[in-house]
Order: sequence, then structure tokens, then C-alpha cells
Amino acid sequence: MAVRAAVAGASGYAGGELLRLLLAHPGVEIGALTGNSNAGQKLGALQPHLLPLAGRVLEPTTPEVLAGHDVVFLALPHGQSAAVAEQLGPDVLVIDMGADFRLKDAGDWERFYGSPHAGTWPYGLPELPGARAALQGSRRVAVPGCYPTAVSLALFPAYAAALAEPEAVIVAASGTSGAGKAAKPHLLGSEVMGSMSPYGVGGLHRHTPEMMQNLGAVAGEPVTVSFTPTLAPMPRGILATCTAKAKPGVTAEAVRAAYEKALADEPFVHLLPEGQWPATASVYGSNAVQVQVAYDAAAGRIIAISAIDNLAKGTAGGAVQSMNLALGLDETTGLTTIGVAP
Ligand SMILES: NC(=O)C1=CN([C@@H]2O[C@H](COP(=O)(O)OP(=O)(O)OC[C@H]3O[C@@H](n4cnc5c(N)ncnc54)[C@H](OP(=O)(O)O)[C@@H]3O)[C@@H](O)[C@H]2O)C=CC1
Ligand SMILES: CC(=O)N[C@@H](CCC(=O)OP(=O)(O)O)C(=O)O
Repeated sequence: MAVRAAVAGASGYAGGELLRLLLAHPGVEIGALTGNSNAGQKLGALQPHLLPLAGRVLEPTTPEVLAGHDVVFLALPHGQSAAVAEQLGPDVLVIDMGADFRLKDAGDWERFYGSPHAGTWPYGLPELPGARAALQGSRRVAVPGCYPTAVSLALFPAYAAALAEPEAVIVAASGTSGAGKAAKPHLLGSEVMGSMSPYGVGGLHRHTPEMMQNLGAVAGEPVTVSFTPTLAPMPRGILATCTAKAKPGVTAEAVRAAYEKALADEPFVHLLPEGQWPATASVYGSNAVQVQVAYDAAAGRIIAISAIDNLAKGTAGGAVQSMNLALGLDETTGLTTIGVAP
């Protein structure tokens, strides 16, 4: 029997991508769809690509509207999920696509998000060691940030095999949909087209502590992360270039073997054949993650590169993958590794 799922934030980018995936999920019936400023509007006016739902009207995001569902997805701005989640019963599967429940350290949360910490839920990145077990049967899931998804999947094999020193340097490019639908001056077409630019430089980006949390847990020691995000003139996609100094005695063969071992059984994370490199175009619209790794012997550094679709594996796809695990379904149900090209 299908589970009934509500989507709060159905007018946004993350909510829209989630609905695209849920429409193709054989085990889900789509229930209430809610918005904020767009409550009362037809979904067809806001998400014209979701034809089967075009006539559905957005309701306000209230506990009454969200009641009576088996699963509630929260695709709301940071800091808005906790108040909604506490109104939902313990038997309801609540999947937060925002940041509210990702961080374990309350000090980190307060420093980067500037509000009181709401708590910590099982983390929806099943590929990390121990994460699948925590998600199975859980009734609360914190979906990772898009950059931490790309970076953690690129680097965790190196830390799991104790090949890298605990200081990573990351430069990642994101498509503009990562910033959400709300209009922002630096995201006007004329500013973004034909240009790439950095932002959040110098340890300021709020995803930095999330990356440190993930990599530190795998390494078994604190891992420092220097993270520089950049904005790229494309609607979707993240390309993360991650490097870390190799521990003494590490060889190219050992690095390759560690990645092959860590990723061998993953349905969505693909270590590319040697000589091929990840590209955002290859994962457009799919839940796949492309990873490649190299050892730069002259610099003594491991270089791991990943490509994801920020809206798919980076948020909505990751949310569906986690839902499947929480409900005891096959982890891949309703998700594809097939992209769109050219
Ligand atoms: N875009 C991305 O690549 C990723 C996004 N996420 C997360 O998903 C969440 C949604 O992001 P995204 O879809 O990009 O953002 P959008 O700005 O595109 O959408 C935000 C959604 O939240 C609703 N909303 C806004 N304010 C409130 C409020 N005060 N109370 C209730 N609902 C509100 C909006 O409704 P309305 O339009 O009706 O005002 C809209 O449906 C965020 O937490 C984001 O961090 C996570 C990973 C990647
Ligand atoms: C290009 C861009 O602006 N990207 C967003 C991150 C994407 C995202 O939404 O991540 P969260 O789930 O943590 O919000 C940013 O850098 O703030």
C-alpha cells in the first residue's frame, strides 16, 4: 500500500524537484502541498513542469494541513522546520530538507545560523559509514546540505582508509538553483551569465561545519576544512574539487584501491574509470554521483572530485533515498542514475 506524503514548501526549487521524483515513485501517494506567500495559488502557475499536479492548490503550512500523512517533507528555509516538526507526531516520518537538524554541535549551529539549536536527527547521507543503520526505521531524517553531500562523498573513502591528513581544501562550483527561488541581486541573469564568482570565502560558508562533522566522524579525529564555494552560470549541478595532503607512504595504488573498496557496492556513487573525470552534465536530473580520485605525487596530495545534481542527490533525491530506507523499501525505489544529455 502506498504511503501518503505531504510536501511543505512545494512552491520552491527543492519542493518542486521532490514532487518530480515522488510522481515517479511507485510507493507514494502525494497528499497536501503547502506554501507560504504562494498559498492559495495553483501549483501549475509555480511549477509548470509538474503537469500531473497543475490543478492542485497550495495550502498554508500549518499543523492541521500537514496532519494525517505518513510522511511529511519540509522544504522550507533554514530555521523554519523545527517549529513545524514539533507539531507532528512521533509516528510520522518527517524529512527535513533544510539545515535545522543536521549539526550535532549547538555552538556550530549558533555561529553559522544565528539562532538557537533545535536538535540533531539521523543524517540522510546513507553512503557514510554507519548512516544506513541509523536511517532504517527512523521517523526523523535531516537531509544534508548540497555541498556537504558532494564533498563528503568525494573525500570519505580517503579518511575511512586513513590515507589523508586531517586538513582538507575544497573549491566547489554550484549552479544557481542552489540559492533557492527567491530573487537575489547577485543572481540576476546579467550578473551570472558568462561569469564565475566566489562567495562565502574565508571559512564563512555555513556548510563548513557540516563537512567537518562528516569527515571528522569518518577519520576518527577532527578534520579542518577550508571551503571556497563559487557560483557557476548553470541552473543545476555541483562540481567539488577536494584535496588533502596524503599521509606518509601513501601510493597512487593505495588511493585507488581505497576508493574502489569504499564505493564498490554503492547504487548511486560511481567511481569513474581511470582517466575519466566527473562532469555536472552527466548527472543532470539523476541521483547519481560521479567520483574520480588522483594522487599528485609531486605535491603529495590526494585529489578527489565529485559531481552531483544539487537538486537531485543534493537534496530531493537524497530525501527520497532516505525515505526509502526509513520505510524499509529498496533504497533505490523511484530514483534513477540516468541523466539527461546533451
Ligand atoms: N536549492 C538547493 O539546491 C537546495 C536546497 N536545500 C534546502 O531546501 C530548503 C528549501 O530551499 P529552496 O527550495 O531552494 O528554496 P526556495 O526559496 O526555492 O523555496 C522556499 C519554500 O519555502 C516556503 N517558505 C518561505 N518562507 C516560509 C516560511 N516562513 N514558512 C513556511 N514556508 C516558507 C516558500 O513558499 P512560498 O514560495 O509560497 O513563499 C517555498 O515553498 C532550504 O532549507 C534549502 O536549504 C537543500 C539542499 C539543496
Ligand atoms: C549557489 C548557492 O547559493 N548555494 C547555497 C547552498 C545550497 C543549499 O541550499 O544548501 P542548504 O540546504 O544548506 O541551504 C548557498 O551557498 O547558500
